[in-house]
Amino acid sequence: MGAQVEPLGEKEIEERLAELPGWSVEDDLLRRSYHFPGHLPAAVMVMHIARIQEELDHHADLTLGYNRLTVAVNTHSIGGRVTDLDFGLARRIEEIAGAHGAH
Ligand SMILES: C[C@H](O)[C@H](O)[C@H]1CNC2=NC(N)=NC(=O)C2=N1
Repeated sequence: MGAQVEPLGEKEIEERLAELPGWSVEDDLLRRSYHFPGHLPAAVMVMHIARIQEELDHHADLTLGYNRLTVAVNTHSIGGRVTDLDFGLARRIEEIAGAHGAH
């Protein structure tokens, strides 16, 4: 059960974060907050992320506020560490963010 993935080391995490402005790793969670022009665009992006998550079989914690959405993810199957699965999801989310008015 679960993906055979390894936790990333500090240097590997730094290399990957350098390609993902706005994202950070803290307490073994890869995270970013997005801001939106209003509530509905933020909520629509939640649904779009949900579709991507089902496609990848990898799921973040999504916290929806009024005009803010926070994404936080690590890999449960190896005990909650940051892996390439998390960065893969983050890159996919970045690809769609602009189209939802997120910044
Ligand atoms: C059975 C299913 O593949 C696993 O439970 C998947 C689902 N989504 C997941 N999401 C995350 N973030 N970590 C996981 O280990 C994980 N495992």
